[in-house]
Amino acid sequence: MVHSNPTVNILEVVRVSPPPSDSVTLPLTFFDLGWLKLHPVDRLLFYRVPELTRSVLVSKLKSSLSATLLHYLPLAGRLVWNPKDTKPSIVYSLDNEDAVHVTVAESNGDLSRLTGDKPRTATEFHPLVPELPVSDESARVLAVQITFFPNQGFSLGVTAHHAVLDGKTTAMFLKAWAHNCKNEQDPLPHDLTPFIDRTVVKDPTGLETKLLNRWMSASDNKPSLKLFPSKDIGPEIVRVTYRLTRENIQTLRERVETESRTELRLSTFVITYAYVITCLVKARGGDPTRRVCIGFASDFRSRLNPPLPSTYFGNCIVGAGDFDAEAEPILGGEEGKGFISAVESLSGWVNGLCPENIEKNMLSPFEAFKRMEPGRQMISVAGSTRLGIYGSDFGWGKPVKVEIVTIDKDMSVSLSESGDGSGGVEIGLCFKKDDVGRFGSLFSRGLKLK
Ligand SMILES: CC(C)(COP(=O)(O)OP(=O)(O)OC[C@H]1O[C@@H](n2cnc3c(N)ncnc32)[C@H](O)[C@@H]1OP(=O)(O)O)[C@@H](O)C(=O)NCCC(=O)NCCSC(=O)CC(=O)O
Repeated sequence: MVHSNPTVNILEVVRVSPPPSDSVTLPLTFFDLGWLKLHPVDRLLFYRVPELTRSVLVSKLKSSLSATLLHYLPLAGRLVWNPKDTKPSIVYSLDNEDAVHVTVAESNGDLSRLTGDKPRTATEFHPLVPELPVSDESARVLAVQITFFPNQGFSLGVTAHHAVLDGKTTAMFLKAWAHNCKNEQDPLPHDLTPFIDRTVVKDPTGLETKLLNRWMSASDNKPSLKLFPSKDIGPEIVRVTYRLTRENIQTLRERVETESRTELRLSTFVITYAYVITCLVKARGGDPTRRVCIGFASDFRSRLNPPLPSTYFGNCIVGAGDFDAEAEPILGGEEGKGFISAVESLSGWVNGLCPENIEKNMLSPFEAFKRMEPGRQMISVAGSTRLGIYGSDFGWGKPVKVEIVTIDKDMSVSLSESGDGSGGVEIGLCFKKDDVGRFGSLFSRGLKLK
């Protein structure tokens, strides 16, 4: 089935609320505040279930969502920043009729093509994810879209406010929802039950106030939840999936072990991200003295002292990397050496993650983004190689494909463990159509080097 102009028809927007429960107010922590004005993260999970009917799909997803929200009450609420309050809070209240807005839609698009790896027009994915309304004083926390593809399956679009959910919290929520949909009466397992308590996050240096001051000065000293404006995505931008198999990763790892004299952290994440960085920097080419901004988020739940529970609800991520990395060591020298250099940098950044650097890492973007020249190459990561999103089985099998739609807004790299459980990694990238070939040939050539 091929449609040249697939359409997505919105059939209804329904409000799904948890069973009646007490109100919840959760103040944001400094971990959340770091992401206050960044765009939400839009994820799409595609499922192939040709025999499924729309009514069964929608009714099962709605009832299991309601049951799951009982454990994840803040997700049914709103982020609120009253001008009289020093900081925003997440508020869920029965009186406000808070609920998750669920858009139900139908598409005549071709699920196989959308879930393929080849270049697909980035804007084709936008009608499959819902928007989150945001004003100065209030923002929705989570929105969901169920899009039915008749005789093919469905997609689940999830838009998550970044000041409320990090990758770990979103993954945990999706797996909890899937568990409730698949197993109906079974209690939620401990590892999917969120730990909702903000008192465990300590702020000995007043980082929260420092972040609030910076956000206030970015909005004329008025409290505002408005997000940074997002870039418009034109029809020339395409989305492509690349893959590294477990064997590819092992070959790359062995190459580093042979060529580098230093003890390095050669995890799947370091090898994969270093490889992608190398191909991106080489594909861009240009002046070797240029600087590149390279970043990634790290989960601090287990890095704090004492650690937070692995099920802690909210953000517990901190950015790391280098705003001013030199392109030269990656671009220059013998073929293959650029990759070794990227591994050395990344390995150092990951090994250097520690609680003492949280404040520096969270405050430095404010100054760095002011001083960087326009057009600097920016490389960052969305998702990660261990979130296990492919484990979200709602009773109709695992997703056939997962995409992070919002990588087209900031040209970040989405990473995920491969859906087939084989130990490989899926890499999502968005490019101008004309740049796909250059990146693709660097990506495949680097894997053949001896
Ligand atoms: C900083 C890191 C990326 C660095 O990754 P590394 O892989 O080097 O480090 P690591 O400690 O996770 O794992 C290193 C090695 O330890 C072992 N190891 C660690 N954890 C394991 C586990 N749970 N099960 C099995 N093995 C494990 C593995 O051998 C692994 O190598 P091997 O891998 O070879 O087996 C990571 O520590 C981290 O914080 N990941 C989470 C990042 C995150 O939450 N991102 C989402 C940001 S929010 C976002 O972007 C928005 C959104 O997603 O919604």
